[in-house]
Amino acid sequence: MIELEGITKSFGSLQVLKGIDLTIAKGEIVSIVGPSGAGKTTLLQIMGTLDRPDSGRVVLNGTEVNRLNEKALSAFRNKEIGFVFQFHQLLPEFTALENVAIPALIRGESAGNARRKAMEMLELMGLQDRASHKPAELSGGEKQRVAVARALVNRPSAVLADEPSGSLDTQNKEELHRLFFDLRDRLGQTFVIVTHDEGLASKTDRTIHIIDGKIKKEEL
Ligand SMILES: Nc1ncnc2c1ncn2[C@@H]1O[C@H](COP(=O)(O)OP(=O)(O)OP(=O)(O)O)[C@@H](O)[C@H]1O
Repeated sequence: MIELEGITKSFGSLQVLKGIDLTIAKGEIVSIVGPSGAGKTTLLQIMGTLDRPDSGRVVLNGTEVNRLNEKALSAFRNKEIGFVFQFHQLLPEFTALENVAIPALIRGESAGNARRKAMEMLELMGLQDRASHKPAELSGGEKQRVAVARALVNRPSAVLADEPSGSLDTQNKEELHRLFFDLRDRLGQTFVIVTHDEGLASKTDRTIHIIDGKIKKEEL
């Protein structure tokens, strides 16, 4: 599903990633942890094709992404990868339903189909009653669940989440974490989650520790 081979990345003279090899299977929930500045976000952005490595290979769902040109890459990204960020990044002037429908519209779905799929996703999140609300009229937890619905609307191969519960209180945080596992059980959805939350990391199938630009080897 996700294969990274020999990924390196520097910003100026700072080498952030020093050779990352990682394979993630379909339906796996993997957490990425490590100290601040370790390169977790950089790794997630490279995995999600938002940034390019200096060297190494990224293969997503059988496609070697380095080979795609910019146009093909953005279509590929819109279809194959869903993103959830710490701050929901919903568009304030659009309703919850419209926000969720946007990736489907970008993909070329008709307006009717995009709305229908968006509504299905909102129902899956238990948010059907909030479909016509704008982000300012939603609670923090609801906004983050709308962001998850938006990430899922094109049924991507993987959802990549960067500190998804970092701005939520304990109750909303736990609800969001439960939702990830529920979506994996119901849809077979793959998740890669960068987190500082030890509770979440301990529940995931696998925890990847990034230390000094490399994956820390698990003690046997
Ligand atoms: N676009 C950029 N230009 C220059 N330096 C960058 C850039 N992006 C990240 N960095 C640097 O690379 C290092 C790794 O950043 P990254 O955001 O990947 O860390 P992180 O492990 O996600 O940290 P945190 O837990 O604090 O979010 C940091 O030292 C950061 O300042």
